[in-house]
Amino acid sequence: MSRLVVVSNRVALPGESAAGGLAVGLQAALEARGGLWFGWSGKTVREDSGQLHEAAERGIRYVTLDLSRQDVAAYYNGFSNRTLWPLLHFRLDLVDYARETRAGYHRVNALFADRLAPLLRDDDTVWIHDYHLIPLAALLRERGVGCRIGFFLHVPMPSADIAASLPDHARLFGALYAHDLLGFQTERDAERFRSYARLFGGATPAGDGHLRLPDGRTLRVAAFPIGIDTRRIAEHAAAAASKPAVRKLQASLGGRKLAIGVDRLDYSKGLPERFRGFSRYLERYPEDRGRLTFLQIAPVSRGEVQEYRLLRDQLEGIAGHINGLHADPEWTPLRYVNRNFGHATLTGFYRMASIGVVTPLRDGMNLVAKEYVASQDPQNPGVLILSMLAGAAAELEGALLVNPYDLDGVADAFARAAAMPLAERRERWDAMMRPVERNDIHAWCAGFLDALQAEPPASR
Ligand SMILES: O=P(O)(O)OC[C@H]1O[C@H](O[C@H]2O[C@H](CO)[C@@H](O)[C@H](O)[C@H]2O)[C@H](O)[C@@H](O)[C@@H]1O
Ligand SMILES: O=c1ccn([C@@H]2O[C@H](COP(=O)(O)OP(=O)(O)O)[C@@H](O)[C@H]2O)c(=O)[nH]1
Repeated sequence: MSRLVVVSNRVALPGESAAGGLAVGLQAALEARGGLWFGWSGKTVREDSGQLHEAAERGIRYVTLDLSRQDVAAYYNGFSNRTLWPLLHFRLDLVDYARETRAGYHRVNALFADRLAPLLRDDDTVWIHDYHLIPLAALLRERGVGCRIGFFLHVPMPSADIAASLPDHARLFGALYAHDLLGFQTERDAERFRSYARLFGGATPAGDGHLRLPDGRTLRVAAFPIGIDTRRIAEHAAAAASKPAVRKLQASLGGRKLAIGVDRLDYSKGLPERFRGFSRYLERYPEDRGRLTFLQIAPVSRGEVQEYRLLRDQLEGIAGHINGLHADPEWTPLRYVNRNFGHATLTGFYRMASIGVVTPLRDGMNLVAKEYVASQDPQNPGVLILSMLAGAAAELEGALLVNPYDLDGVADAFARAAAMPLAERRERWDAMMRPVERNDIHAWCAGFLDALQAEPPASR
């Protein structure tokens, strides 16, 4: 078996908690198979970028590189999170078109290529992840790297016209052609890429999801929906009831039902709309008032980016307003917490919650939805309210699917979930748990890597 080399911006280093689905997923995948994980150290240094660090644990060798303040500003906070992130989440209104950050993004990708190329062997399998590193494979090829390279996009692929609104889009997305396999979260994302490549990238369909590229090569484009470590999450959840944080939360509810949301504090997650949908539920179903507490966990994310800071201010205002409007002296309807929790605790919270609320405006997959399902007590499962605009909706048909912009629809879903009889809850949960068990993180990893191995190596 060839050595696996995973490359991603975010690396879950030993001893650090891995918030964010990419790091959570890759950690589980690499723990099972072993290999090299290469990426940003997460450190911002004063001097030049590029200093490498090494660590090893449980069969994983970690090689990470530091980035200078200027490079982090341009590559991560700038082009990745103020240009590509909104573009890929269908938010043209938030896209920053600054040229300087684009140059920084290409500079850092070239640095990744310079540092990674000497570590690679001819028979390695390289798997590059996400929008931070779109040009990397092409830069590795320029440096003589000939081994198989696959790419997986964790976020949505927008429609062709949205993608084409980015200046220099053909250079950026055309760089993806340097891979041997392109993976997306859902078939709809994969199809939107094929459509972009046909309309703007000089490619033609070559059957069975393949594209014929302008240079005559064929490239497979396919969906590989990411999963979770289902067994481990279910075990954590079953054992979590005795954890002090879980016991304290249970005691604090005073016999009321719990609804839970867990999201990075990100505008793609639809938190203002969710809070307003909850408020609409309390207005339209006054008989439910005082019977349910909604806990929203939202650790601060990308706090140096202006749009994220504004969102934080906005949410504090909305949360205060909702509680001011609906709270009683002995009941606070909305608890809003900016702390990060480990999975050992989080799974206990999920299991205690009668309702899981996952209503992003757009999401590549959303692992929280799958973790909520895997954490339930099979004898008495909760109900998942899920946005039809999350990648997870393609698999979790047993959820109450909602349009996250439709506040009345979200309000109705809260009411329906709170009143749902046990038989229907079990039926819906069974239908969701089957794909969550079948398409777990190990199946995702094996599925992508087998498909990459099956592609004939590109003749270069
Ligand atoms: O690394 P950060 O900037 O702190 O952000 C965390 C991660 O957010 C995004 O996660 C995506 O990947 C998940 C797993 O496939 C998926 O379920 C979710 O829908 C996506 O939003 C981002 O794509 C990652 O690169 C970040 O590490
Ligand atoms: O306090 C928290 C909040 C989130 N997460 C984890 O972060 C990941 C979020 O992944 P998801 O795919 O839902 O969204 P992303 O943040 O990657 O966009 C999930 O595994 C969560 O359990 C966590 O460990 N602690």
